[in-house]
Amino acid sequence: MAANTPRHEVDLDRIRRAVREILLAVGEDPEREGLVETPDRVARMYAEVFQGLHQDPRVHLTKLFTQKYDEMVLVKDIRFVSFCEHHLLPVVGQAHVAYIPNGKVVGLSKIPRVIDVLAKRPQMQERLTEELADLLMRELDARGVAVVIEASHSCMTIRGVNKPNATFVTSAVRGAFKERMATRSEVMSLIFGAKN
Ligand SMILES: Nc1nc2c(ncn2[C@@H]2O[C@H](COP(=O)(O)OP(=O)(O)OP(=O)(O)O)[C@@H](O)[C@H]2O)c(=O)[nH]1
Ligand SMILES: [Zn+2]
Repeated sequence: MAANTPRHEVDLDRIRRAVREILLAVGEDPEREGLVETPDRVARMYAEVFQGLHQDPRVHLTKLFTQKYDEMVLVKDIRFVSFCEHHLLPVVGQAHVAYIPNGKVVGLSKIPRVIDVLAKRPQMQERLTEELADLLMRELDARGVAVVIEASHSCMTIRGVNKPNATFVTSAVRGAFKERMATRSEVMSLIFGAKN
C-alpha cells in the first residue's frame, strides 16, 4: 500500500456538516432554497475530486507489453484537473510525459489514468511532477522518464495576487534524461518546440 494511501473513505456527512458551518460563518442562510442542498452537493463534489486519495495508481501499470523498442515514447498535452492543497482551489493543466522503455511498454491510455489518480488529491504541483516521474520509473523499470507539467492555479488567477495569465511549469527527469543532456534537450524540444 502506498505511503499516502488514506485509512478511510470520504466521510460525506462530515463534509455536509462542515459546509453548513462555512455557509453560516460567511453570513449565509443554509436553509434558504438555493442553498438547502449545497452541503450535500459539495460533499459529493469533494468525494469525486479527491477520489484519487483512495486509489492506487500502480493498478494501471501492471499490464506491460514486451516490445523491443528503445527509443523515447512521448505522450503530450494530457489535460488534468487537480486541487491545490493550500486553498483547495482548482489547478488546471497539461502534463507531458516521456519515457525510454527497457524491453516493456505500457498501454498509452494508462499514463493519463495514472495522472488522474495522482491529480485527484490535494496536491502541490512539484510533488505531482516528482511522484509521477518516480512512479513511472519504478513501475515500468524504464531507462529514463521525463515529466513536464504546465498549469494554471486558480488560487493565483482568481484571488490573492490575481494574475490570470500566469502559468506554472515544473519538470522532473530521471535516468537517461538526467544523465544525457542530448536526450533531455530532445524531449524538451519535442514538448516546447512547436509552441515557440
Ligand atoms: N510552490 C507551489 N506553490 C503553490 C502551489 N499551489 C499553490 N501555491 C502557492 O502556495 C502559496 C500559499 O501561500 P500562503 O502565504 O500560505 O497563503 P495565502 O496567504 O493565501 O497567499 P496568497 O495566495 O499570496 O494570498 C501561495 O503563494 C500559492 O500561490 C503549488 O503547487 N506549488
Ligand atoms: Zn492554492
